[in-house]
Amino acid sequence: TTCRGKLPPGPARLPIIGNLHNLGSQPHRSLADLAKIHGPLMILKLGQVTTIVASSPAVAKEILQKQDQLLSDRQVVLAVRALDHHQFSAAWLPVGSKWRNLRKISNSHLFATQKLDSNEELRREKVQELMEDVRRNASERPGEAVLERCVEDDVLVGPGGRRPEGIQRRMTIHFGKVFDMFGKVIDERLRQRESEGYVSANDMLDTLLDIGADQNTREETAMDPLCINHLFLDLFLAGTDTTSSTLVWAMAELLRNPDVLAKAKKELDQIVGKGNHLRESDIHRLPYLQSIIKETLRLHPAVPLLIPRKARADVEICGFIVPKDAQILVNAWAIGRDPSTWDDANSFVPERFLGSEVDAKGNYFELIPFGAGRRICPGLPLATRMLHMMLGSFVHSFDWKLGDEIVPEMLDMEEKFGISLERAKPLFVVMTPR
Ligand code: HEM
Repeated sequence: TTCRGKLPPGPARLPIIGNLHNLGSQPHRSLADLAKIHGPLMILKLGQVTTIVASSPAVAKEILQKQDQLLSDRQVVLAVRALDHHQFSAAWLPVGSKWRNLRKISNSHLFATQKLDSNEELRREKVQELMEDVRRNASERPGEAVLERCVEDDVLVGPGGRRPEGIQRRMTIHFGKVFDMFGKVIDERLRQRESEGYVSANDMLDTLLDIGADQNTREETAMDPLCINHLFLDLFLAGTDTTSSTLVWAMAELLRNPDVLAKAKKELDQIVGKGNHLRESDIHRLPYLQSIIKETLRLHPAVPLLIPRKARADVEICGFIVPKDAQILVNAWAIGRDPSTWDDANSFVPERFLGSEVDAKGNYFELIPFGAGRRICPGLPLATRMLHMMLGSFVHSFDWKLGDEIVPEMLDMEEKFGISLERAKPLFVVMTPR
């Protein structure tokens, strides 16, 4: 073609800062807008860093699958380098033996189906503890947040500032600080060990073994302590905010779409049964709950631009050259909202996934919240189980009500771009045991 050998198109640049001024506080949105003008493969200069941005399923597939041999290293940002993280971390190491070893441990010892099945009970216990906590709080300790709010806006406060009847039995959870299950399990285990002295790298590996691996792992992997330390940190960092912010987005969407919430509740009543606890083995019989999680990941991918990659050499993509050492961003957020792929792209419609074969596991490039290819999120199997269990259990165990924004249509859905894509405003939910 005529464009063979050319660099991709992109917006005009300013001296020194290049296109940094184009990004703003919501880079995933700004880049999606730029892609509407310049196309699904564009080039920018972010300060000194040549950056390629992919914004369509076809281009994402080229980068993450077809040409992944040369495009799977990471662009190491300065903050990571300063912490020496790039030498040890599964997320920042280039593709090579160290990285491969860490991935092998994750895939075969921590997140393999059989391993996850074998410690399902541990997670179920944790989810039940969480439900019990909320239930107990609902009856013993009135939610402080809801009371504060009530006093503030004077809606639910009776004459003389007295609390109206019934408020005692409700509980508000400040989901901005949501208790993420994975984090909670690790935290608890480590605290037990800490009380016995200090936490060593081997303690950390033991902790990982407790939650996901079997006893042979240490011998089989023969990891050095520094590596173990980093793997642990990596998983903790990568797994907590992402999972909890996804859960919060799912809850916000259900509160905004009461019909969807009602349908999910009905499905759980039919399949799991009132009064029974949800189990991971139930998930495959809950297609509507699954669709809700997919729809949440489509509209609110926790890592909207994936983790930046770096070109090992010049690579031709769709007739353009991606130059060696360029940073590569894949805009999973833009891809999830692209109207040429999705009908009514900005609406939360889980029904679109019923009877569809599309999953979020890196097989369908129109839905890649976990990335795809060799650097796909290794925590995907754990994250999916936890999301279904937590969301499903909350729906099954409680009736929900918005704590402050009274009408669902008024619920603020503004995003805050950061380590993970979070809600800008915390979500306040009033939970009443069913
Ligand atoms: C909803 C939850 C989660 C989302 C949306 C998510 C998303 C992602 C994404 C987009 C990437 C980059 C993939 C790429 O470059 O193609 C990634 C990498 C990674 N994730 Fe997750 N993640 C989640 C949960 C977890 C959990 C629970 C863990 C571990 C317990 C985890 C561990 C990691 C690690 C270690 C990497 C780096 C992999 C590598 O570079 O080889 N993530 N994740």
